[in-house]
Amino acid sequence: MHPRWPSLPGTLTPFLYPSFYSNSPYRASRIFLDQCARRHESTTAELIHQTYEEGSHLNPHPTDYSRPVFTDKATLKIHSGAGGHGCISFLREKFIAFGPPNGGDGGTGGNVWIQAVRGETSLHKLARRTNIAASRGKNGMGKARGGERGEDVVITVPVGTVVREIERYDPVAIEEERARLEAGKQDSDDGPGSLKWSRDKWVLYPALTPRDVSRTELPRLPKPRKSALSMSQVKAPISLDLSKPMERPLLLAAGATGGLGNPHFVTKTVPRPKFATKGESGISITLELELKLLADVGLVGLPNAGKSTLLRAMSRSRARVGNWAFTTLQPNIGTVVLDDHKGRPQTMSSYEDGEPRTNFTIADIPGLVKDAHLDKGLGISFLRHVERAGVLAFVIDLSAGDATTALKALWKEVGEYERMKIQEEREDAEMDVEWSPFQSPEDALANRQETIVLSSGPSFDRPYATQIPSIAGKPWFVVATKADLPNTEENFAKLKAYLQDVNENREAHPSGQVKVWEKKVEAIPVSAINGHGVNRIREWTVELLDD
Ligand SMILES: Nc1nc2c(ncn2[C@@H]2O[C@H](COP(=O)(O)OP(=O)(O)OP(=O)(O)O)[C@@H](O)[C@H]2O)c(=O)[nH]1
Ligand SMILES: [Mg+2]
Repeated sequence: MHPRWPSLPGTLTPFLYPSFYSNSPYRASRIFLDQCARRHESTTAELIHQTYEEGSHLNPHPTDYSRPVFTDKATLKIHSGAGGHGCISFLREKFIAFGPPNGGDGGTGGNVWIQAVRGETSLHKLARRTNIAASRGKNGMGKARGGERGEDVVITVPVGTVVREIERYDPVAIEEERARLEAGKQDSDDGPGSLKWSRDKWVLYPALTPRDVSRTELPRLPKPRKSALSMSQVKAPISLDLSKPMERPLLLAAGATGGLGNPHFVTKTVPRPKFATKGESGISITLELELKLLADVGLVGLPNAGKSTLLRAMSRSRARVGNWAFTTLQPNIGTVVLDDHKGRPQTMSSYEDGEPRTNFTIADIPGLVKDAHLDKGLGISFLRHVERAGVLAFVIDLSAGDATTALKALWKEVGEYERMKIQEEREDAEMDVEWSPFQSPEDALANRQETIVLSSGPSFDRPYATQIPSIAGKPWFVVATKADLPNTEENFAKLKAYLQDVNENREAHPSGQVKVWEKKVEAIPVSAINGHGVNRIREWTVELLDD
């Protein structure tokens, strides 16, 4: 196996263009790497133009890759468990030949829950399953023993999954609706007992003869019941945006209640009822899951810029690398491990909730082409992934023309996409409209605009509603790759100068937007194919993620 960071001497050093190297603007979080870097500094100058090994982990043959298992969409049908049937049974003891009824109630069916967890990175496991069903409650038994509850199912999804409901079949809700309508028609021919003949809802005593069956007077069917848990079910239609890891799962479909045992139907005239009710049927919901947040870092770049090679250099990924555009057609996710695989951290880092970060993920996505926001190339499907990555790394090939122009072109596509997306979401989402009319005639005369504030997104009622993301507000930096190639230094110098201007507000932000991330933007020169400079990306990313 190839080492994660190839052990060429000097690989841990900032060496490519040492004069451009600047120190971190934030706190210094590196411990171990810096020391190594210093140790190797003296040997670096000669190693700048290291030739790379053919067929190595970083310069593989195009046929040497693993097929990505990543899936970002899945359609699922979930079924909550049906209730168990009620039991028909009678007490029988010595000297009590015809005892009172003692059939137990049926058990409640299993529930279906959903939980977003850290550690999952793809929906591929769910995409293989079309149906997910919780188990049925057990039937009630004699001696007044209730049936056992059905087993629950928890669907675990990666953080960043969006869940939408497509279709729902809820028999109890349909039954309730029907009962409500029938109650309206008071003078109907059937009278109040109309429901009593729905024989399929009853369990009859097995020893009854067909004659007995036809003679049995069934009482009015009890009202359909919902399990107590159904109160905490997510409101229909389901629309969730699970953008944070959840401590507890969320209830999607509560199990149906069990049937009633025969003691429930004892009356003066029928002291020994030979019938019980069946359990309710469970709910079936068809859901569409879509994973938007792929990774902590999204690699944004033109085709053939060297994104997949960079991913290979930073993780153990085996993404396909080839010297042509659109080598990558599906996203690849790589995990960058931040400890030495023995639990000892190499870089101190933690999530917002204080939990130590042991790794972060990078998404290598297909190359971006002009007019991608109009769905050209792999267009929208690509941009959807950019939308939610925590940090954006713009990968720019220093050997392919002016780096500043390439950076601006990338930002333009991303910015256009965002504008389009916000427009669409505005139209779709349920809006809260806040309108403040003119306060005084002077206001009206001065023709000051009346303010209308539109907001969608999470509210108290819908805490998991979709949020409108802002791409320009994300932390970003530039990875200037292929720095090992000759005559790239000048290109890098120009890029660096441009970013300096952006940092000092002499140039507009390349996205063309106003509300942008305002911290210092760094350009990091790397030679991914040699593994040079990639540690710097790692440190920089961790700082941005922690910030
Ligand atoms: N000299 C040099 N070549 C590189 C470097 N990084 C990548 N390459 C080469 O550039 C070519 C494209 O690399 P990929 O990693 O496949 O590029 P990509 O951005 O993933 O391309 P698409 O998936 O097609 O968008 C390959 O032939 C790599 O060997 C580098 O740092 N230096
Ligand atoms: Mg690629």
